[in-house]
Amino acid sequence: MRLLTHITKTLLGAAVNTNRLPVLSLLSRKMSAINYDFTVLRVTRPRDFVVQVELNRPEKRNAMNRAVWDEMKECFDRLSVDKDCRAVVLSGAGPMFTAGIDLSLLQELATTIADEESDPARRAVAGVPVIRVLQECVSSIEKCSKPVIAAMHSACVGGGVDVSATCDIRYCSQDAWFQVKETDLGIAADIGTLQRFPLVIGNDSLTRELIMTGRKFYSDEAKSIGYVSRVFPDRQSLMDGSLDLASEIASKSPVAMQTIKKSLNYSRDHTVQEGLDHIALLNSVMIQGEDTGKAAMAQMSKEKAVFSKL
Ligand SMILES: CC/C=C\C=C\CC(=O)SCCNC(=O)CCNC(=O)[C@H](O)C(C)(C)COP(=O)(O)OP(=O)(O)OC[C@H]1O[C@@H](n2cnc3c(N)ncnc32)[C@H](O)[C@@H]1OP(=O)(O)O
Repeated sequence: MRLLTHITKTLLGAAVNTNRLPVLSLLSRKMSAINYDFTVLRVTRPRDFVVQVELNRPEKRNAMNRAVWDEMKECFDRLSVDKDCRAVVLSGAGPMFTAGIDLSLLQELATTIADEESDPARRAVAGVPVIRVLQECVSSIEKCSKPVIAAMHSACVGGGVDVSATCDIRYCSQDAWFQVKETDLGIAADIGTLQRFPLVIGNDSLTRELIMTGRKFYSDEAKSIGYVSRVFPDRQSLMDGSLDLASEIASKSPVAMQTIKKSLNYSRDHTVQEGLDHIALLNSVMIQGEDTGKAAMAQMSKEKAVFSKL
């Protein structure tokens, strides 16, 4: 435990600890009190119930340094319990979505692990939680109860693929390209790409080809293999389309939406029967809520249902 605390503090830093809220107080506060005042993420509310999270280190091509990782986890943990958020759009400020992990952080992590102990076995044991901390940052997107749409323009490199593969829906602009760059840096991707990318594209041979070669693939191929579901002509139409999609999702019952995300993720990782058992249990509770009646009434009267905050 001491080691983990040490690693979290020293490797991921205390960049956002000034606005960190204890988890319980976060849950009990009015959600307008949730603080999204970060240093390398820009968080805005462009539409009703829609939150846009922008990676915001444009001068460094949104390379993910320790502050980005740390703030990403904080941000998605907070969005998960934010009653004023029903859908999230994740994008990059400046010339591209992201250039992946900040190479100086990568070097720092490798050196820290190597310096930790003199014995290789002890160094290896010390290395595991370092990688786990970064895995948790990426997984915070999957664990966030709200659907997350990745809106990607230009480059999506290395860690960007780990992050986007974790999102619920991926859109990109025509100029987008993707690269599992870790391969060229002499490492196996270790924070999600190897686990999630094959599930997203459903093609084992192509997964291995793209990851084992580190070959760039462009928007049209990304669409044809199912990595993204839509390609837009330019960045502006990408952002408009992504926000429109987020608005549509946000207009639906938040009870239904959070249950859908939970069930899809659970079912992806379990057998069909386990997935069916899981949703039967969830819906035996959720179907008792007010949203089902409201939605049915709205369908019949051809009016728009307005759902209360969840
Ligand atoms: C435990 C391990 C966990 C996670 C591991 C993740 C692995 C990865 O993410 S691997 C991928 C790492 N990324 C890269 O190798 C990309 C390196 N960058 C580039 O190839 C290019 O910069 C580019 C993305 C193609 C963009 O090119 P361009 O538009 O021409 O910009 P530049 O002039 O090259 O860069 C501008 C500015 O940004 C800095 N920068 C770019 N990428 C990174 C990066 N990954 N890390 C740190 N800094 C980066 C670059 O140094 C320039 O900075 P200046 O101060 O202006 O020199």
